[in-house]
Amino acid sequence: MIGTIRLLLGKDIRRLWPPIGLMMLDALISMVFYGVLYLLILDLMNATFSLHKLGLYTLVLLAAFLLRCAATATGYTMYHVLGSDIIKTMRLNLGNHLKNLYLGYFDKNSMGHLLGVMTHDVADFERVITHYMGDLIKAVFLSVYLVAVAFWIDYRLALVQLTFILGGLLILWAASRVVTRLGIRKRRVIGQVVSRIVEYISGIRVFKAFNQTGSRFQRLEQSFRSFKRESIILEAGIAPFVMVFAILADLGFPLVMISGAGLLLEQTLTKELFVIFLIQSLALSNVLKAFSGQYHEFRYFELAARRLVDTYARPEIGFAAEALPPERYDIEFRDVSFAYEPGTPVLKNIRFVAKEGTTTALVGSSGSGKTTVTSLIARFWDVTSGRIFIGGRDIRDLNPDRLLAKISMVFQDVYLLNDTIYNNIKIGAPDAGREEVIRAAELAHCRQFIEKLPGGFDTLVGEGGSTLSGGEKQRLSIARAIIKNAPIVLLDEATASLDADNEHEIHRSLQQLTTGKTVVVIAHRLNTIRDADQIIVLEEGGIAEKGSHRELLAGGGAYCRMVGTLAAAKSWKI
Ligand SMILES: Nc1ncnc2c1ncn2[C@@H]1O[C@H](COP(=O)(O)OP(=O)(O)OP(=O)(O)O)[C@@H](O)[C@H]1O
Repeated sequence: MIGTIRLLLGKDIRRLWPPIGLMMLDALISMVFYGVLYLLILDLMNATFSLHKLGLYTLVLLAAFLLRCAATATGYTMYHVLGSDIIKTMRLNLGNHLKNLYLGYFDKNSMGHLLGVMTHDVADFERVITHYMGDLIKAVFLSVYLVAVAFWIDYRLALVQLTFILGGLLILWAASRVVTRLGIRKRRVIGQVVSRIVEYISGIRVFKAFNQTGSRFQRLEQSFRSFKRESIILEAGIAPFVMVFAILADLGFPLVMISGAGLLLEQTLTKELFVIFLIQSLALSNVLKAFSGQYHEFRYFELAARRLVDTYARPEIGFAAEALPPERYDIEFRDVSFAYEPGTPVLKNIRFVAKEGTTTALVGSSGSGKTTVTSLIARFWDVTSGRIFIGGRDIRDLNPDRLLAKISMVFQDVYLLNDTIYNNIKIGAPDAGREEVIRAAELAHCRQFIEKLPGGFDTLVGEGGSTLSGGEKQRLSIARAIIKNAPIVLLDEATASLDADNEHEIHRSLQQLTTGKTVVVIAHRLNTIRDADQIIVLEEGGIAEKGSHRELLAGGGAYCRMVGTLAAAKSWKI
């Protein structure tokens, strides 16, 4: 466990030592009470108790009390403050780590799993680190100390006590195995519940459209029921162990009493040592009982820590040796092949150059690999073989953050934050001022519709932009890209049928975005394709044809047929 914590918190864990030291001091001072009790009993047994001693013991207890107050207050406060700070750093590191992972991690893990790690696991880990870890260390420290004292008093009674403690540890070990087994099941169900809630809420439109809200809700309800069942099973599974442990802790005292009485009768133990042992045994049983009450707080800890370690173990997008940032922004694919899953190639030997400041249109049937080409440029994934260069530098040598700073992306699925329009545009350039945001909105032809909204630029757009039309969202995402002003633009043209006005507005916004940039566009509109400097026709992951509109038309191949189909569709639309 310590190893896992060290792995997750790194050197930060050292910051916790001073408050832990204070908590141990508090634990040691708490033993003064038992010391005074021992002296008092001895005095009573030997008839040496006096008012003077009463005053002395009271003073000692008072001093111990004040010291404990100081140690506890300082230790706990420091511990919680530092613990929260360390966990905050861990959360930021985790967020940073997730940001640097390949997209495959997010594809392979359900929303429920990802949210579970980011919320439940971090919270479980945090609760133990900031609240219970100190108490656990204190309990272990006191137990070791008291057992050492026991051996110092009488090894025979100490061995009896040790047998009990080992029995208790065995029970905790068995409990932790049960908790891990049942906890994995419960975590899986929590992941399912979260996934189904997300599915239900984000798909509510589709479910309503297909009159499926009832059956979908049943799916959700069923996962709630499984969650309840697994919670009960887990609690019921752990309760007997905790109870037996608490009973064992309680039984320690009478057993030591009986064994000690035997030794007393045999006259191999003095009555003073017998008394001191009884007091030590009482103290130990109190420490163990206090810990058993908190044990259930550790039930998910190991599981949570394991999943966090597993998340940290996922490889980040690396870069061999940071090369100088490119000075040019042409893009070259040199014999690039790529597979999402080993053995299923999606791109095969792709070779093209997109010259700086020109537009390259990617066309091809659905599933031919167009989106994959743009994802590889942004390094959402790494090539399986071959190389991609930007300005002559292999993108795997560039720091991924710096690479992304040079790329603006406009996707079909626009995601807007549940924030103001202003902040949604500013995300493209966090340092931009209000004037720049307004200017970007103007260039993206969205100022007019924004100013008609009740709060203008300060209007909240709702999660995912739910309060805006498809065309408005598109234009906002273009404004975002314009303000970023990156030299490379990756664009996925909207396929959803936009009305003529919207299409015209978006087209004009895109012109503002793309002028003078190296543009790779997944093109669907005939105008965009025709105006491109270079057209790449993809077929089943390979390049079928490459050239300008004129050249490809003259070739009379796949492109020529595709243009014919597009033109026919357009005439139908008109
Ligand atoms: N994350 C992924 N994991 C596994 N396979 C994927 C993933 N993304 C895409 N694919 C597969 O890769 C192939 C190419 O997909 P891609 O999205 O690049 O095609 P596309 O030409 O952009 O299609 P469309 O025009 O329909 O968007 C498809 O067979 C697709 O199923």
